[in-house]
Amino acid sequence: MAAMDISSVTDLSASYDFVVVGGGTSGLVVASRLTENPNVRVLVLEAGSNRVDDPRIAAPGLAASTYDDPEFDWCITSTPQEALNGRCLAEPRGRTLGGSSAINLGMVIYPSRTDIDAWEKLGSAGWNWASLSHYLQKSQTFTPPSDAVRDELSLGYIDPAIQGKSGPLHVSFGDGPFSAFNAAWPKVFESLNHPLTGDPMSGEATGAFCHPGSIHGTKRTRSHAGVTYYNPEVAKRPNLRVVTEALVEKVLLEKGGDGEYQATGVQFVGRDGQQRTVSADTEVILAAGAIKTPHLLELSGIGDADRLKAHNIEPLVNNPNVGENLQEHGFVPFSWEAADGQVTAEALRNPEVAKLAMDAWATSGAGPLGLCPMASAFVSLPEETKADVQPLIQEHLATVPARYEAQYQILQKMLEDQNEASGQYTIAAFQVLPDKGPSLKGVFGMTEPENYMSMVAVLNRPFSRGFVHLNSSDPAALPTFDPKMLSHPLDLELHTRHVEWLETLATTEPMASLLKPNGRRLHCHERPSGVDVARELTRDRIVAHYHVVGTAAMMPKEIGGVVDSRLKVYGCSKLRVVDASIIPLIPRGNIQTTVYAVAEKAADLIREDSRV
Ligand SMILES: Cc1cc2nc3c(=O)[nH]c(=O)nc-3n(C[C@H](O)[C@H](O)[C@H](O)COP(=O)(O)OP(=O)(O)OC[C@H]3O[C@@H](n4cnc5c(N)ncnc54)[C@H](O)[C@@H]3O)c2cc1C
Repeated sequence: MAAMDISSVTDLSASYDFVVVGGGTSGLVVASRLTENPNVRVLVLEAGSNRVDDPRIAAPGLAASTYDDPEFDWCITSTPQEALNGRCLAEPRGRTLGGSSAINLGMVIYPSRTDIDAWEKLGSAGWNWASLSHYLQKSQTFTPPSDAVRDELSLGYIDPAIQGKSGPLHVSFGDGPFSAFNAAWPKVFESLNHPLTGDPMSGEATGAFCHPGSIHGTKRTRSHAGVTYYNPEVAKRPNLRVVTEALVEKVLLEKGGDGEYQATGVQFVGRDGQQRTVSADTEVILAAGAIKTPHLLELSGIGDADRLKAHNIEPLVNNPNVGENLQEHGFVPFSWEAADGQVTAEALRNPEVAKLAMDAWATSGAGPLGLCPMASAFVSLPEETKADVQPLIQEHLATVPARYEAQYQILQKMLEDQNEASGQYTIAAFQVLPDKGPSLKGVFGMTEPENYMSMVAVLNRPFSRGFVHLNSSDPAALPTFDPKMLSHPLDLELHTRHVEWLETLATTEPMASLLKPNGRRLHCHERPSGVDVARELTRDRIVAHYHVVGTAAMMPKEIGGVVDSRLKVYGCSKLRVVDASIIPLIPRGNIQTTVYAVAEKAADLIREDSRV
């Protein structure tokens, strides 16, 4: 069944109270919350189409089939990365109703308290754990696992008191089948003296855990902004209009009586190819994501004046911070051949098995396609590397660029805090092939004939800072995306130490018995040994983790900010940013829960400020 076509631009009003740019994760949260008040009129303009009923979106297990497909993905690739021997990285971004929440891998992971408290330390009063954890809960409804699943996956850690009870986003585990790798995962870390210390949703736990997915508890369909915050009831609201296939080209700015620019509306091109404008009486709200939001600011005349002039765009608000401070996690995957008899996702390469799985999901939500098959762990640097790493920290942080000083001080403290995990490990029962990239069709293409189990190592809080900037004045052209992955020498060293530990995880029981004795390794023919080999593997295999943040950062302007603590753009009134761009420092782990919480808080700030 095709999803409702909401691309028509007929009967649009000339003005709305709020115009939201981007019908993705954050945009739909804000639009939905604002229109709870029937007197507030909101228009959402989304560049992608409405495909919420397409199984590639609705079936959680089919997410990877949307990557590098322009019907779902902006298909952004980085510039060649110097620290990665010139390799480029794919950076998928949802281009569809629901945005990246409609194509993500569905992992539900939480930041640490310290991660969020750091935002307040960087100058944004009120942005701390105490405040944001309320919104983490408000955004979701948690379905507890059955007793059998609780036992199988060691889920005794779940603290029912802190789970979301009535929010739009559904979070659940499902009934399986789960791979033996997932069940083994927490036990491996216990064997290595890294037991889980609490419920990760408390913001304090470290250790390994099987985590839930953003999946409906009984239907086993993807729970994402396009079907939760914009559910059929919300879609019926007469005061909310969502238009898909509408590419916003720029925000319209006018000089007010006080000499300051203000946003008055946007210019966009609808499905019919016609360019139109629409006015925003109260505010324009940017929710186009951490790559397209700074791009739109620049196209609108807000950014580094020289850069804008070079592209024949009149600079209206000079702020060189726009598009800078880009942070992204990278993950380094190792893949081992699975022992005979272990079931991995490669089973789905058999068309008959794939059909059975699809039928099971479509009829009752059963089977592997309705699950989030990953599990994660948060740990600090392995004890034995500490003596080696401490002098590197001193060396590489001895001199720091002034604009990053405040951030780096916080990061250094977190690095030295035993309770703050510097690394994340994640397990996935399928092969990951960075050498077949940058296209994710190659990376996740499962072209090696055997069955594999992969573990990936992530550096939670990188020091490298990249950028995204316009490439031309053509709004349809993609911006230049340069994450400068591993460009800070400390990142390479820290990440390498976490990567070195992957083989330890693979050879620890009960994991070791699930891997084929003398089976193939896709990362290296033989067990890699030594820090030099691990360093080269880190450079050669790292891929983006799809968590771009920081490009319109919420910080004082003097230290790199683009928006203030009310999320208002510096130098321009009636314009706010509510998406992942505002996150000044990337938190640990996967970030969708944080993005939902940021947008929930943003909606409350907007309501307070505009008294609606
Ligand atoms: C492939 C992938 C896998 C991920 N996996 C996970 C995971 O497992 N767990 C997790 O926690 N996080 C995950 N994430 C991260 C998380 O999903 C994102 O960080 C989050 O959804 C970003 O939300 P956002 O509102 O900032 O942007 P988005 O959700 O991307 O929304 C931006 C919207 O704006 C629209 N837009 C952009 N430009 C324009 C324009 N000019 N005009 C009109 N509309 C426009 C876009 O089409 C899009 O719909 C993943 C992300 C991706 C891409």
